[in-house]
Formats: sequence, structure tokens, C-alpha cells
Amino acid sequence: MDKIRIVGGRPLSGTIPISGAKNAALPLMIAGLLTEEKLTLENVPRLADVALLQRILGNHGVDITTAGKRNGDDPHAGQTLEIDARAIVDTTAPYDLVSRMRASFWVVGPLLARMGEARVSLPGGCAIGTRPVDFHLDALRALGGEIDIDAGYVVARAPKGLSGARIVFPKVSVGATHTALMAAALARGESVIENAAREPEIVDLAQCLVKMGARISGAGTSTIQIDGVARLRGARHAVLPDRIETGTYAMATAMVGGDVLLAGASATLLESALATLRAAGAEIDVTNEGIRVQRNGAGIRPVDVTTAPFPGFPTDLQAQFMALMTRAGGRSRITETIFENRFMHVQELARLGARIHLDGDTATVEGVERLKGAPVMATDLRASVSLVIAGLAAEGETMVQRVYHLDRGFERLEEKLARCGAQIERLSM
Ligand SMILES: CC(=O)N[C@H]1[C@@H](OP(=O)(O)OP(=O)(O)OC[C@H]2O[C@@H](n3ccc(=O)[nH]c3=O)[C@H](O)[C@@H]2O)O[C@H](CO)[C@@H](O)[C@@H]1O
Ligand SMILES: C=C(OP(=O)(O)O)C(=O)O
Repeated sequence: MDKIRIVGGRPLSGTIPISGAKNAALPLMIAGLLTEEKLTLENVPRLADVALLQRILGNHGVDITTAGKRNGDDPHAGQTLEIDARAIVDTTAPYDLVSRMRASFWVVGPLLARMGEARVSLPGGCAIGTRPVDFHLDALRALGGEIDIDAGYVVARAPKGLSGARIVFPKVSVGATHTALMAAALARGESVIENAAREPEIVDLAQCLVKMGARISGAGTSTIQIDGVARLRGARHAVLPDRIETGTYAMATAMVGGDVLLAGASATLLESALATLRAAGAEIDVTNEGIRVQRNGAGIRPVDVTTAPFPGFPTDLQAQFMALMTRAGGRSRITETIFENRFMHVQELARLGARIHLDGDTATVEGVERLKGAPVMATDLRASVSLVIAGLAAEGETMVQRVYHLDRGFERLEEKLARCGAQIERLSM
């Protein structure tokens, strides 16, 4: 298993290209199941989760080819995937694949809507809470799907197709909104999704579906209207920039100081995180090329943060922000409201000398003067990158183990940081 070795203490300076968003690329790839024609996706990041989803879709009979960007082309440009779901040969998504990644469960909506049946294993994903799928299933039931659970599988049937419905989510769910949106796009008649997630990745999916011929309005607000169509066509769509990757490198720069341009990043995708970083002492400038982050001389100020659905502070940046706060000049409180068990980084950050007290959904962080390198264990995707951020600031060597978590969601992480002056390398074991 690979490890990442960091020797901390160097500021970051230079340019970091921001990749396409993992959490948009995955539902967009799944949307390819909705049409017999070719869906071409540009700016798809090269990530383990994307490769795993290629395998899962391949298992259904979907043909995926990678086009363009070869020798001599810009190695930093995302890949272009051509997704051809003309022939769906199998509507089962097996446990050994789905258990590894949460988003793979989302094939259930498109398969049911287009094929009238789906048998999909209950999902896995980051171990950050219980993460049930009841909202997904309730939405599919509202659209007329018959749903059973059998031996760890969701068995969904709609022999006569789905019908439009009013879907009211009891709580904001990104994944369940994706499921409802994709299923309702091919349902007969009108649907309304209330208390829909407003995340930019929902808007990206809706925009792609509209290019495919879907009739959708209101994506990006809490109420989405869908007028179902009998079939969707092929389209070409570029994945939006990754706001979580953007926020992560912004926090890394705020942590160690320096001057970094996050090229291709879009500030409108993470206003709340940028405002928080400014409050913490980072200088943030939005330019034509992206977002420039600087911290020169000034210390890190403590800031309290509570995670919330978009446009609030994202839970996927909570661990990274906590890493930053470990070196703030005072006490900060970080409250996690989305997932009940998303504090696994706390004990690992403590191994580097952080002082964090956990009480229910709130972590109180007492900033310390210095962190000291140590071996640490990645536990989930964002938790592991928080250890990288802390390691960049820690004195001496930090060795991050279980790097496969990082590879799920950060493209060429060590290369991007090393180019900006960080002493970081991957040790292949
Ligand atoms: C691949 C992807 O895009 N993953 C993101 C997605 O995950 P994901 O879509 O799984 O997260 P949700 O928005 O669905 O989860 C929000 C909350 O709703 C609960 N819930 C959800 C569905 C359900 O059927 N029942 C239920 O109770 C969850 O346990 C959680 O407490 O949104 C999360 C919240 O922004 C992010 O942290 C993840 O990075
Ligand atoms: C939690 C995440 O991913 P997943 O939903 O796939 O577990 C994430 O991207 O931070």
C-alpha cells in the first residue's frame, strides 16, 4: 500500500490546476444510463472513484471510451469520456462493487426509469455515518416504483414505467435529489421535488440532462420541476470545477502561508468557505484565471464554523478547516450537522500535537504554536487530506498511510503540492 511522506514547514507558491469535480462527474456518468445515444463528458478527473464507476457501468453493458488528451497534449487537462449505454445487458449492480463507493448506488434511478427494473446492492462509501438510502427509495416509490429489499439488495420494479409525482424530502440530500431528478426525467408527466439539494453538482447534472432533452426548471433552488419525456438523447457536457479540491488547496495555503493561484477554480461555488478563510486571515482574490490565495506574515485567526447544505459551509471541507484551526491563535468551535460520525481525523490530528476536544457534534480546537510530524492513518477521503494539510505545517516528517482514500478524490495531489514547493512524495510499497 502506498504512503505519502511529507516534510513540513515550507510555504506554498505557484499555480495549482483545479480538476473537474468528482461529485459532479459521478452522477453525470450515471446519467449516461438514461439514453441509448452517446453522452460525452469533458473535464472528468482521473480518480479511483471514476475508474470504479467505469467498471460498475461496464458491468451493466455500458461501453466507455476515453478520448483525446494523449501524448504531447496538456497532461493536466481532464479526460473526455464517451459513454455509450445503447445496450444495457444487466440491471444488477453487485455488492462487491457498490459496497466500495456510495455514489454507485445512484444507478438505481436511471436503471428503473429506463429499463423498468434494477437490482442494486445497498451502498458503502466513506465511513462517516450510517448513511441510509430511505429518501432515495421513498422518491422512487412516489414515482410508482415497487421497492423490496432482498439479501442486501434493493430490488426495484416499474413494469409500466414511472409516473410524475410530488416528492418532498424530509431533509436535504444530495444523492436522493440526484436519484429523483434522473428518475423523474424519464417518468410520465410532471414531478416536483421539494426541499431539493441546491449543491452546484445538482445544477451541473440538471444542465446536462437539459442538453439531453430533459425538461427541468428550478435546479439550484429548493424546488425543482420536471416535465418527464419519453426518451433522452446524447449530449456533450464539461464537468464543473471541484469546489472541494479548491477549498482544500486554499486551506493548505492558508495553513503554511505563501501565494497560490487555484487555476480554473470558480469562487461562486464556495462563497461560504472563502468568507470563512478570509475571516481566518487568508487574502483571497478572484481573478479571470481562478482564485488567488495568499497569507503572508499574518497569523491564523480562530473562526467558528457549522457545516450546512449548500450554500452553507460544506461538510466535505470540515476536516481540512479543522486542520487549519489547529494552528490558529486561539480557540475555535467546529460543528458538524450533516453526518453523525465525521470526526475520525480528530485523533489523528492529535498525533501531530493538535489540541481538540470532542463533545457530540462539536469539536473545540485550541490552536497550538507548532505541530510535530508523526505517522498517521487516513480514515476517509476528506479526513486524509486534512492530515496532509497538517503535515505540511508540522515540523519534521509525517507519513500518511492508507493513501487509497486520497486517491478516491484528489487527482495527482502530491504532484500539485510539490510543484508549489511542498516537500511531499508518494512511496510505493
Ligand atoms: C458522491 C457525493 O456526491 N457525495 C456527497 C454527497 O453524499 P450523499 O449524497 O450520500 O449525502 P446526502 O446529502 O444524501 O446526506 C445528507 C444527510 O442525509 C442523510 N440521508 C441521506 C439519504 C437518505 O436516503 N437518508 C438519509 O437519512 C445522510 O445520512 C446525511 O445525514 O453529499 C454529501 C453532503 O454534502 C457530501 O458529504 C458527499 O461528499
Ligand atoms: C463523502 C464523500 O464521498 P462519498 O459520498 O462517495 O462517500 C466525499 O466526497 O467527501
